[in-house]
Amino acid sequence: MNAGNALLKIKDLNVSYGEKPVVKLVDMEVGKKQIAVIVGESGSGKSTLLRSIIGLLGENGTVSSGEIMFNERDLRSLCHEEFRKIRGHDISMIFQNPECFFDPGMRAGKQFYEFMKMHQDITKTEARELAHGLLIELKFSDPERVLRSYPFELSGGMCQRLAIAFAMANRPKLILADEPTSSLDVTVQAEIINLMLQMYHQYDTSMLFVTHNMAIVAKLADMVGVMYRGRIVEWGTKEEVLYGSQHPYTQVLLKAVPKFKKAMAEAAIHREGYVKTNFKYEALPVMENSHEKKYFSHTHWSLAH
Ligand SMILES: Nc1ncnc2c1ncn2[C@@H]1O[C@H](COP(=O)(O)OP(=O)(O)OP(=O)(O)O)[C@@H](O)[C@H]1O
Repeated sequence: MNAGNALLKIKDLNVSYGEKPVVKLVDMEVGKKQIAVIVGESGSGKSTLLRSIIGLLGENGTVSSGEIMFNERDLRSLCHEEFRKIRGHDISMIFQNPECFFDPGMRAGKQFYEFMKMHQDITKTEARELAHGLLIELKFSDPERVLRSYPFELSGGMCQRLAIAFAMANRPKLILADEPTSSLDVTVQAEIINLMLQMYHQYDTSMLFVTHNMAIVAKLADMVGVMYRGRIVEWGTKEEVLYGSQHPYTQVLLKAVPKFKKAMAEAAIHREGYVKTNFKYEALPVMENSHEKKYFSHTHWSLAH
């Protein structure tokens, strides 16, 4: 990849919790208008890598060394206030459990207004109109009812769609998504992925996804990183990593995917087809096998058979 085209460029990144190193010497890039997907076993440091980018490591987490360059700015050099301005504006994050993102005691519409106020001078009416438009784009049939609701009155899938609306509201340059579908019912997962892909096409937002779901890799990824014990052991285009993998862990990973080539071919058609024909990715059957369970604690498969 042309270095000049990198939106996010991470170099020699080391992250620890207390004394325990969790992310080790990670190098990676996400280009402009690119979707990068990171896969890897549970506990390999994927979420920690995402959280270190957006400065949400928690009290005992520290970036001990390395560079995190975003739009040619070193995120490590930002003070708390500068980071607050970037978070939710230039970089948004979508979490595994959307419920955690929201204040349970505040209606969705008010939360949206409070969120927008952190980043721009906006009236309640303007925020309401913006939220309404986004919820229509995100296929809510009754946006006003959603905006009047408390988060607990919405289903998991609705909460995640609402979280996507918040994430997209400021037209961020980069979305970080930490297993955004794994807590959702399998019938809703495909819908969420489709909506994220729609947002990507509509707003040219780069995305960095963490997932256990290889169907998501097949469908979304331009670039794939395989993480193993804190290190990115393989990094390249989807085709390079999936068809020309070098690292034994990646090969084990792919052996657990007997129908991967078919899924890849279909996903390519789906991704292209989305733009041309507004193709809808159907809810697909879940396949789980013993290999997969061995290497991933909570893997879901939703491949076309
Ligand atoms: N706040 C924390 N304090 C201490 N250790 C932590 C903390 N968060 C995560 N860890 C540990 O860091 C390691 C990496 O965790 P992380 O959540 O980044 O992995 P992951 O690859 O995202 O896993 P999963 O796929 O299960 O979500 C694990 O050993 C985990 O127990």
